Amino acid sequence: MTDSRPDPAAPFSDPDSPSDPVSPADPAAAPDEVVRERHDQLATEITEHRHRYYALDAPTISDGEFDALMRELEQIEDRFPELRTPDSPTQQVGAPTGATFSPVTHLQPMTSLDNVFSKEELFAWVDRTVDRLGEHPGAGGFVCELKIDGLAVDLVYEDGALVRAATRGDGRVGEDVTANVRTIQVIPDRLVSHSGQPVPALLEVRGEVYLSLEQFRRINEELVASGKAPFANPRNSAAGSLRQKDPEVTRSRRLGFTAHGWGASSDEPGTRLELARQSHAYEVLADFGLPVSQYSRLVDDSEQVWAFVEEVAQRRHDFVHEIDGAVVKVDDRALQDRLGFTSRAPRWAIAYKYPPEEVTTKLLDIRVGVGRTGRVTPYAVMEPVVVAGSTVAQATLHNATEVVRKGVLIGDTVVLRKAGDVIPEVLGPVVDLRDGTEHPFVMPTHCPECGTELAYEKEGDKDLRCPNQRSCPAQLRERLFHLGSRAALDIEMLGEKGADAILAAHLITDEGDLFDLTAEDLLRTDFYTRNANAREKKAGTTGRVLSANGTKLLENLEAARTRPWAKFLVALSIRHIGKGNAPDVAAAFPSVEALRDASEEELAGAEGIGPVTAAAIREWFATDWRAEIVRKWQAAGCVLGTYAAAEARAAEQPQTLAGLTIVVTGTVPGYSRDEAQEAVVARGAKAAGSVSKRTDYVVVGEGAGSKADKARDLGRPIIAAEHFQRLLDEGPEGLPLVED
Ligand SMILES: NC(=O)c1ccc[n+]([C@@H]2O[C@H](COP(=O)([O-])OP(=O)(O)OC[C@H]3O[C@@H](n4cnc5c(N)ncnc54)[C@H](O)[C@@H]3O)[C@@H](O)[C@H]2O)c1
Ligand SMILES: [Zn+2]
Repeated sequence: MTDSRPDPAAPFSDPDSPSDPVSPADPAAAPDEVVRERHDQLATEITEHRHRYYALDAPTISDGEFDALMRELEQIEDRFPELRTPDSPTQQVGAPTGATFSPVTHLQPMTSLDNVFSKEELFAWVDRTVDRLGEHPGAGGFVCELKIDGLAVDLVYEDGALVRAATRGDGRVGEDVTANVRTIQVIPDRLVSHSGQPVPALLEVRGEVYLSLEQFRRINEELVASGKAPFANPRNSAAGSLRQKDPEVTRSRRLGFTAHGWGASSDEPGTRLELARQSHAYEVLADFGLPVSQYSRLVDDSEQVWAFVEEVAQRRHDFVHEIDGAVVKVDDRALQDRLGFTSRAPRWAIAYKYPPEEVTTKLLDIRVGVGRTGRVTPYAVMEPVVVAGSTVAQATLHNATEVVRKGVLIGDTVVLRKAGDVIPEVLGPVVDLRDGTEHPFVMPTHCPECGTELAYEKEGDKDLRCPNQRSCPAQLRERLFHLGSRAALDIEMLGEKGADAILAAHLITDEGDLFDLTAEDLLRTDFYTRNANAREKKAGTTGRVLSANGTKLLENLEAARTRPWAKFLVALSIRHIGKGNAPDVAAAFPSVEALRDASEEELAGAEGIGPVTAAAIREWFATDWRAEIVRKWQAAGCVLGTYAAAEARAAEQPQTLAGLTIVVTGTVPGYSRDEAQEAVVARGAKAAGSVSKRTDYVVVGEGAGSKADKARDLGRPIIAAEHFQRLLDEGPEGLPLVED
């Protein structure tokens, strides 16, 4: 590899494009020594990578990096055409075959495809094609297809029978893989026309052998289970699976196949394949029993080609196999013939390549992080690389077993994958690039943050944990950060930096002390302070004073004391309780005391709580220091209960419902269940859980069940949930009642 590679995102040279950043060929300019050397070096490197990729199925760089090398070579040759000699990699296809399989000469050469990487280049190709033809191919003149990321094979059928199958090789000579291809179920041994048209005496079919993502996962799981190294990606595993010595291994891989072209075909009268249009030929191939793509589309012009490209990009991960781009072909065979071929590709087709989702980078280190629940997670620290539009420098490795499973060593070059918005993943090492200095990761036995010995919580767990839950700085930091989040107490000034500052100054033992923080405490941090200004100094204050952050934190804490009970519930960091089920739990157990005193059976019987959550709640309250958090918070003025919180806020609300008993059932738009209850209590009403003769009003929303029926039976007045806000604001006077 070299360090002077061009930016892979940069447009490559196109001599026909006026906006080309590289100067077009200048006949007077001769390449100097430096250019010649670079050209030589690139050609050598590319040839070697091709050999590794095609013959050994063991590439050492990613496709994106390979494509960048190719583009640089093409750019040089665009400027200095004399360097574009027939032996240049830009003029060749694939790589010569190895010794494992016998060589086969294709009846007609198999070509590759030229690539474009941007909309501009794609449109320029369409314009160039129209120019070359001297006419537009017309409505439905282009056929757009998926570019399947597999490997090309050539199938020769004689009198309808499959007689030979070969890989592409260098385009002229490929490898004989007939025995293996015969094990691929979707490739017919015999072509039979379903419509009754004659099958040609000779037909050379081309298409892509691929491995579906489903099979790829299955095979890798099996390889790992039997102690073997998994494949880096479906393309390499498809190539590896096809090029097996034992056809039974190929059979077990369940390869797929899609036909996307043809070579030689017999021209005898009555047996002639209808080849007037590419798209028609697909129909004929399908009629013969060959799998063709169901995603091909005929389009009229550049804009429609682009729409296809974008649509497919959106769905890039929804297909059964991987794709690395879209292919556009001139549909009319006569026009194709007029356009012809370059030495390595048809002029009538182009591949639009999507941005690479796989890159290689150096694994600098494997470190471990400690999470909110004490889980210890190894993660990869890598040389930063750009992949799928963002810079990645770290990726989780989940647990020690996973590190072993991936087989990565510290110092390895690794394959990193980031697909769209998906979390980046280290796929595995490039074993062939090892130089012996790599070393295995050793899972630490003690917490990197507090030194406590790590342990599994229970037998069979995958994750090691730091048992020092109360004051392990890592766990406490994560809990503080979590309780400050919007889903919990919404303490804006308690972000990651704030939590770090509080811990660094040793202001608290655990989160129980949080609401006791004073301005004086905060003065011991950097984050919540600033230097006194001149005016303050004049007035006698020297050194550090509370910053806007510090003042804001104290205000935040004050306001947080009366947050809804459901929010406090999230803030407690009880396992399995989060913003999703907290409102249900809070509605079923309307105060911290009710939750604490409930038995495990009572808990497990409530909505939003299963046996696992019930056990977690019991366990939480049974831990002394945690029970103490509740006590300390209450002592500091926090209100952990729906009614209590509502009563505490009643002073701020008009008492529109004073003295009434109200039942809320079903969904009230804009309110969770506990919020609706709280809202009526804050207006002076009693929120009852069940309907009785003493109920004054029943608010019924969507999904209300037996309570609404009971209200009708008892003749209690019913108010529709849509009037809930009016009920709160104005009281029940004059509100329409639900009649039945
Ligand atoms: N990482 C490496 O070291 C390394 C080395 C060599 C090549 N490569 C990669 O291999 C690829 C280059 O290979 P290439 O020469 O096969 O060219 P290509 O992948 O750019 O395009 C040509 C191939 O596309 C395939 N194809 C898929 N769908 C098709 C469709 N609908 N119609 C027609 N053809 C279709 C055909 O097999 C055809 O041979 C690039 O992605 C390159 O990055 C990587
Ligand atoms: Zn710890």
